[in-house]
Amino acid sequence: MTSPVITVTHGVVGYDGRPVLRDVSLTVTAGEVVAVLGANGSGKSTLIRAVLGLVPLVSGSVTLFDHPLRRFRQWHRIGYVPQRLGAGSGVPATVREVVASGRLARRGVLRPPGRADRDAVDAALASVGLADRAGDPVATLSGGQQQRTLIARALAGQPELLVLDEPTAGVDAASQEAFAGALKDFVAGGGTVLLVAHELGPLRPLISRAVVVHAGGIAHDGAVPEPAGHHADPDHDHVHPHGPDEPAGLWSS
Ligand SMILES: Nc1ncnc2c1ncn2[C@@H]1O[C@H](COP(=O)(O)OP(=O)(O)OP(=O)(O)O)[C@@H](O)[C@H]1O
Repeated sequence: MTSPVITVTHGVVGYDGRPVLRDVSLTVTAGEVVAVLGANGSGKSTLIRAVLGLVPLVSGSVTLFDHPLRRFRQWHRIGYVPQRLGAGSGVPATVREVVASGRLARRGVLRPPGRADRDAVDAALASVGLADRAGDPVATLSGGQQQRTLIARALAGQPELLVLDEPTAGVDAASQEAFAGALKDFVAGGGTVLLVAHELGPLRPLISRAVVVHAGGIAHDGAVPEPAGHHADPDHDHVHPHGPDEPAGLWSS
């Protein structure tokens, strides 16, 4: 279980000529569950977007499953849940339809869904605890349930790597627990996870490594830091209240 899934080597990433990540190197190997932590605006989302080729590197390199990013074509091996999509709000799709769209990269748009597609969608819905809501319009679900729908959509593609940007931010406790259960199953099946999180909550026991982004680099790469101060409060509901000037400790967010 040591094959590299993600390798970032001396990555430099910025927007409009302003560097956000100045020199980042990171390796994620098969079976790891790596949490990316750091203050607001430190560049956590930028890091995972660069890993997926959604923002270009100014310099340095990224490889995915041992392929240089620019030559990587096996996107069905990766499931991505971006930050706060507001899944389906205003879209009259059902939960099942949104989750089924996660199969498209695997089956192609032109081939009708088959048994394997339906089974994968059913399994993904069950794993996030939404089987009973499959026929409901996503717009009628709570924010946490909509987030779970997006996670099920990523799982339905049966990826080897899941990349998640703040999957539990502002999500109700039941949805957090459901998500932790789904992630546990995914990891037990050999999956690899890279996720951005402010609060690990019920995910904490699943995290094998924490990477803290600070001042354009990686300030810590290793054990999950202990939550500090009010972050240790299990009821602490963190939805980005801090300004960018707050001093960054290992767990500041
Ligand atoms: N598309 C963009 N264009 C220009 N600047 C951007 C863009 N996306 C992010 N930034 C800036 O880059 C910096 C890092 O943003 P990023 O979203 O990666 O941080 P983050 O650590 O994920 O923050 P948060 O915890 O608030 O989600 C911030 O200063 C942000 O304003």
